[in-house]
Amino acid sequence: MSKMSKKKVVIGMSGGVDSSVAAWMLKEQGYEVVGLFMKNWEDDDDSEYCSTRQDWIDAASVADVIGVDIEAVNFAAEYKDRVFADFLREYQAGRTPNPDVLCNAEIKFKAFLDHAMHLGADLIATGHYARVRQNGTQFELLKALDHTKDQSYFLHRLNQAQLSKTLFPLGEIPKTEVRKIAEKLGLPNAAKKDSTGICFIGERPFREFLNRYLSYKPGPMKTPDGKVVGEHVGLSFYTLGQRKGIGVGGMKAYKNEDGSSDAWYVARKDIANNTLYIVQGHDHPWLLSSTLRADQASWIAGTPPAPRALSAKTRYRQADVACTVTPDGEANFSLQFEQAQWAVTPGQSAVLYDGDVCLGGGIIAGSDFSA
Ligand SMILES: Nc1ncnc2c1ncn2[C@@H]1O[C@H](COP(=O)(O)OP(=O)(O)OP(=O)(O)O)[C@@H](O)[C@H]1O
Repeated sequence: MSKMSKKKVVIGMSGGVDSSVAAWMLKEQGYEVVGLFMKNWEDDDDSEYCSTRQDWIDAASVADVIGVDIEAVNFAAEYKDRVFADFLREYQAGRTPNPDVLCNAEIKFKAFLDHAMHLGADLIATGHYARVRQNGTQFELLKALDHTKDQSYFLHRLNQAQLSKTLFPLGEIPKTEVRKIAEKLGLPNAAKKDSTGICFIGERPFREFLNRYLSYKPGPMKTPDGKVVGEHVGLSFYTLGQRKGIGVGGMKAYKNEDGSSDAWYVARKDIANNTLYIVQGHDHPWLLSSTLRADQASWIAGTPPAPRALSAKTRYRQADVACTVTPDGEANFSLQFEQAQWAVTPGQSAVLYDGDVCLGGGIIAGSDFSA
């Protein structure tokens, strides 16, 4: 690329290894690179759990080492309005949302994209593991080549306008290689741990955090035969498939022949009757669904796929499973699985794939037990 035609890319630099190496790669490829660090959460009295300050220091020192400009921007108000408010509404309604999905659609690829365009960017970039491919006039979202790190699940709500402006420099290289590059370059964060979990919760105790924001109403905890076996503290505080923290430790459990007993799992929330159902045994039929319904669908191509055999993930870090999709208008669809799926959880995303191509997805509204 000649100096005259250098394209300007604004890359989200989080202070983590991935976006640091991605920024370096773009510079190597001849782009004019500017880093942008976002602050999406105002520190509260729990600053012990908040790594924002350190992350900014890391991002700024990496920018210095690789020789790119960096600036910071505060999207805490946008995050609270567009992501956190929805997160609380979903929990209050008894579902288990995935705020990282909404954060991508509303903050990283909307507020951030708008801001980058104001800075004169031609393109934006992040350190996500995914790929964008142009196919005629269409932009496709593909899984990363390193399937073990693929993050397309979280990016499935991106649209054509967003994808047409986006670069994912790490889409074709394995994570192990990214760490090696960081070490070779002597980046100050080369050994930094990967971030885990929901960004604004970080390492803090989850139930305590939710407690501050949600009203909750205790109610009965029952087994499928309708027997009351305890009391739950509020439906919002449980998720389907949850095993720990149900509080039935002392309860008489059905014993196996060898005297052992199977663990208890949260299997169903009856919102109307404020009742939590728990079952014994990982493979209890109440934990298995052969169909699901999803709403708030978002399609990468802009329109729903024709009814057909595809594959899907109903949670991140799950192998793709064979299914048939049946769209119902633009915003709803149902999936029929070839094999029943475990703990299909309302609020999580159901994301559809045709091989490596991510077609989009929706929010799981409900599922049907296989038995
Ligand atoms: N605070 C932030 N400021 C700017 N960009 C961010 C920020 N947080 C995340 N991003 C961008 O979103 C990408 C994916 O975020 P995620 O939280 O999944 O990071 P990650 O896989 O741990 O990557 P990294 O090692 O870069 O933190 C990052 O690589 C980065 O480009």
